[in-house]
Amino acid sequence: MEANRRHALALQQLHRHHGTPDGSGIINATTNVASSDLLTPQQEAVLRAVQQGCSIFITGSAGTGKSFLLGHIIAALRRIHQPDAVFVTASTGIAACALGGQTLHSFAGIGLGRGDRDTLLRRAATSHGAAKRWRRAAALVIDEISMVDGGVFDALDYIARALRWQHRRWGGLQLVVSGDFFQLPPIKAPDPTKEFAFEADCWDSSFDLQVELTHVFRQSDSRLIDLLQGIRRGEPIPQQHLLPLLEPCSKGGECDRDDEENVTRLFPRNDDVRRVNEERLRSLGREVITFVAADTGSEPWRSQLRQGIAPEVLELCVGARVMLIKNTDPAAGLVNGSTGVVTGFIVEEEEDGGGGVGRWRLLPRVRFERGTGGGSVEVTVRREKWDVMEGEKVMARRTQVPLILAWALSVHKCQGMTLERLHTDLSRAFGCGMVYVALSRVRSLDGLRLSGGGFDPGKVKAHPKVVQFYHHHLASSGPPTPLLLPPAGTPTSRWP
Ligand SMILES: Nc1ncnc2c1ncn2[C@@H]1O[C@H](COP(=O)(O)OP(=O)(O)OP(=O)(O)O)[C@@H](O)[C@H]1O
Repeated sequence: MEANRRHALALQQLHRHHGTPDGSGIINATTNVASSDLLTPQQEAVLRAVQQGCSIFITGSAGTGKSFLLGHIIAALRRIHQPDAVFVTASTGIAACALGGQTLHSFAGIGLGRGDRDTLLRRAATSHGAAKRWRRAAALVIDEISMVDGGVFDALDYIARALRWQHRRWGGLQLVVSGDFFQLPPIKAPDPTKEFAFEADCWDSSFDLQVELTHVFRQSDSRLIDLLQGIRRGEPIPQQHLLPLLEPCSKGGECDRDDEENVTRLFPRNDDVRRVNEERLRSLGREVITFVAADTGSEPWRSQLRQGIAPEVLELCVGARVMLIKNTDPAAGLVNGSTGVVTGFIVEEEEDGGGGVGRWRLLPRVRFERGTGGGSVEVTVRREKWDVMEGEKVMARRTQVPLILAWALSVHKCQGMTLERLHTDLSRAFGCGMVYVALSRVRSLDGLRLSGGGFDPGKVKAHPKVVQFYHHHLASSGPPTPLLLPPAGTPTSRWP
């Protein structure tokens, strides 16, 4: 009851701030819109708010349809603004790919996002494409916000104001941000007081409304949903609840080869990901072609190249499952995170960059599945460059074929995915949110296989600041019914 009352109050608040398109002054959460009748009333209300120009933060546990709703929101934003003024981004390449967008860092032109806000502003301002994007943008969508730290979030607001010559929040951009802070945190936040985006100085003022979606779509078994909710909040789980559910997933012999072929392997640590991918490559029994990165520059910058995503040595063969690690052709849907299979190799003369005769190189042909729109496309994957910059100067550069093997993935790469079948070993899980992200990918326990000793409740962790953040917003009692939350900075007395 309490939650429903707050929902109604929040909708009234929304109406007071933004009016309604038909002038009736009524925003009805249950109104049906022909183009979006698959949405729940709560998702529908959020879409309406966006259509009215609100900047919104959408949160909710894994599988509550945040990305699904973003798909509807993006379509709506493209009808409201010029389609090329709506920029769709996510903190990871795979999540960006699923939405047909690009990574937030590549949109913003901030490289790896290291440095203070003026350094990042200079980087964005001197990257011709980025400055143009910032000025052209009318709306910016950011998915998987949990992996963006507060320092970067503040810097982006600063860059938006500076490059768009407008002092208003985000330089007047309409902002739609989505994510669940109980999922993976940023990899390394330089400022411990701004570990999470919600700790950014500009967080409260960035949104008209913050919304929590509460209906879980990905799973239908209520016992599994309850278990995942407990794991999400890092609560101790009684063994009598856990064992009957997860024990069957840990049993059973090795899957046969045909079965394994179609199951994504997930690991917390990259060395396990590498080991499994190498084993799978060798098991194909085909000739392996090695691509060695060409690195230039001096230390200490050169060693930073090794921390980047592009591998120093890339081994491929026909049949290898691969993932693209650069936006090579966004218009054709070939973006960071696209997955495919190597179909062959061709010899091609590569330009030397100065108009002269280049070298002959062997390059892979890959058939990529297309995330949006379906179908597949076969292309030659040419070498790309990764730079370590100091200001505007390139200090070191790696040139490599922009692919990695993708039979096994890290938990970090899979955030945002829905997987029908998953084989994971969480014995080496670390940090907050990792067990939750891995387990919440599957639709049902039938699709889950746990190896490495089964499930260890000791690995379940939620960050106290995140618990606090959600507690602050959901402080009042009452069941988790559909709820629209007021802006974080709104005095609680206005939201009884
Ligand atoms: N209104 C809806 N009707 C039917 N299915 C829905 C609806 N909303 C979401 N779904 C489905 O639920 C599943 C999970 O949705 P989605 O991936 O958008 O969740 P999410 O909240 O983004 O999850 P995560 O936090 O793990 O990224 C998807 O298969 C999606 O198609």
